[in-house]
Amino acid sequence: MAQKTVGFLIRLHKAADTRISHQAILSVYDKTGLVDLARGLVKHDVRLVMSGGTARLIRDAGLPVVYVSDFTGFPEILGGRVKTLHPAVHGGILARDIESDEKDLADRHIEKIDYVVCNLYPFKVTVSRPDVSIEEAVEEIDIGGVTLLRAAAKNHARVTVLSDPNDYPEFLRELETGGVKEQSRKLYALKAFEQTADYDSAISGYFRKQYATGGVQHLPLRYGTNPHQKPASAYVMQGTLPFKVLGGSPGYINLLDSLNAWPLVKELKQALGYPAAASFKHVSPTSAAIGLPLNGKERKVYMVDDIAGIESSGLAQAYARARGTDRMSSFGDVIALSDKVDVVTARVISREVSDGVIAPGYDPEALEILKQKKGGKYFVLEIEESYAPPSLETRTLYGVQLEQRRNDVVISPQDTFNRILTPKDLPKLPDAALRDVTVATIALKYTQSNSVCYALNGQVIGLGAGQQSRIHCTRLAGDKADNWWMRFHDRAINITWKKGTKRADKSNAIDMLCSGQLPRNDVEKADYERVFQEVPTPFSQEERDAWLTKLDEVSVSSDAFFPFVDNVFRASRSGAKYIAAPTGSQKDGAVLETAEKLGIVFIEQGIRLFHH
Ligand SMILES: NC(=O)c1ncn([C@@H]2O[C@H](COP(=O)(O)O)[C@@H](O)[C@H]2O)c1NC=O
Repeated sequence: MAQKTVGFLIRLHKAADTRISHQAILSVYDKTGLVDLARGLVKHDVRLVMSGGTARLIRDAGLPVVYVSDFTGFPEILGGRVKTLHPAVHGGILARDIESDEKDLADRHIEKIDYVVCNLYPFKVTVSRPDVSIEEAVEEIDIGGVTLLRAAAKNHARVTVLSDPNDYPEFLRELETGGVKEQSRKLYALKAFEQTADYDSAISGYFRKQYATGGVQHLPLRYGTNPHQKPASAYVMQGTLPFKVLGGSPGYINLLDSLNAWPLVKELKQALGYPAAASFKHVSPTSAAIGLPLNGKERKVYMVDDIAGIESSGLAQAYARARGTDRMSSFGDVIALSDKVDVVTARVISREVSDGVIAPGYDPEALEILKQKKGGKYFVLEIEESYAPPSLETRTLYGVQLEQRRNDVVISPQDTFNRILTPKDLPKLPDAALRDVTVATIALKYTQSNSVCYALNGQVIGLGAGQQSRIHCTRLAGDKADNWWMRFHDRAINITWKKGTKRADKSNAIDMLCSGQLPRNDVEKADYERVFQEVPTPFSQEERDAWLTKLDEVSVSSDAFFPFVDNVFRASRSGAKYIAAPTGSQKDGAVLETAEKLGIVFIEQGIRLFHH
């Protein structure tokens, strides 16, 4: 019955105007430019089929109009929820110029549609109203329009789809000059696809916020990078977040740190087979380490000599190293741990000023210790150990989408450091050096560039991150390595503290003594000296130089090639004996020659590791 009606109506329209050569469906919310467009189409003998509101406007402008309900023989129903959703419309749009499609259309008396003009209910505007109800949002979900756009865009080989009023004038110009070109149809189709994709992501985004509560798929954050950057959230489009929040509520930067720190320790463990830890601040590691046993001196320098049972926990020793390398930078860190957190590790953490931790699991007692930190505000994330992120990553910067393959390169002691360029007769690196260049290089993979890293004893001892100039990275990392080494001097180890001096104040005072940043005036002096029972004698230049010459066997890695020989000179001053770096600089020859002269083994590490 309905089929007969459709055929009848179409024949009726054709009989009324035999000049009609093409048909257009128009159904627009935003009616800007519509009358001019309709006039242009009519001029080219295009019959205009329209939904109710669109038709009324065109009819009032004195142009001939076919209501979509007359075209389909089916009224708009459900208060407009169903208007254009009809086989006569979509058959007319989707039909190709092929025999079987022509036959289907002919059997059902359906005419082809050549132009689709449509824009959608303003869902985004509606849901941006603070007081919008879910019912109002639901009603604003355009169904028929999205279907029109999608169908027409799918069949762009034949159909022109206009989804943006700004395109009407150019479209009419093309009609005037012989018809719409194939390239234009493609670009209009692309625009329609982008619009429906954007529309759908706005809808899913709205409902994610409404329905995905409980932090499983969508985690609302207090704010973004800064307190005025609201709203903020973390989410995945499909499935669930790869971590559970067991305590506290992580902020935006906390998550940036956690989601960089976790793969670092996971990869360190995979590469070297030891428990691993990283201490992160502002999206770079302050240090990272594997859980090699600590000797007595190390325990003192890292302030864990009073932790009972530390020798039994590789994870605790890894974190003691990572936290202890640069205690100034790791103040308030985000911690990543490769293994289930035990009580000893939790005890080490419990005494430090820290923001939160990410690990694949927690012993119940360890979890209780951590959850009590910061008056219960310490964030504790449990990461799904087997989680593998998608290989493509996308971010939006200043409104522009950037997309790239994730840096999923595997750095392994077996495969990454085989090309020893100098000395030529060295067949392979000593095991300790291989271990340390691996630690340094994996750390760089998750450090903001440019970056250079010094490592020794399975731990990062100096990291220069986020410098525009490579030599500044090499100096910064070298100065940190020196400072780390000065802390092993007996004078620093044997400082006597005033009773009640806090750990952070001790770390500051040690840092000033070891880096030679001594007070310049009485006010500063009083502040510096207030923590000591007996003020330590500053290091003279000779003492400093003599002690630093004992820093040896250091491995250095760089996230890109060394453009000048100065980097090699600087690394050598801090005990570098092994350098791993990509080549490709005009100065490669000079860099290698310098390394050789200074007795440094240079390994070509062929993978550039910029990270941003
Ligand atoms: N339900 C339908 O079949 C349907 N077909 C087209 N629309 C939308 O209705 C609007 C135009 O309606 P009107 O012509 O009545 O002003 C357009 O935004 C169009 O995208 C529909 N509305 C919602 O889905």
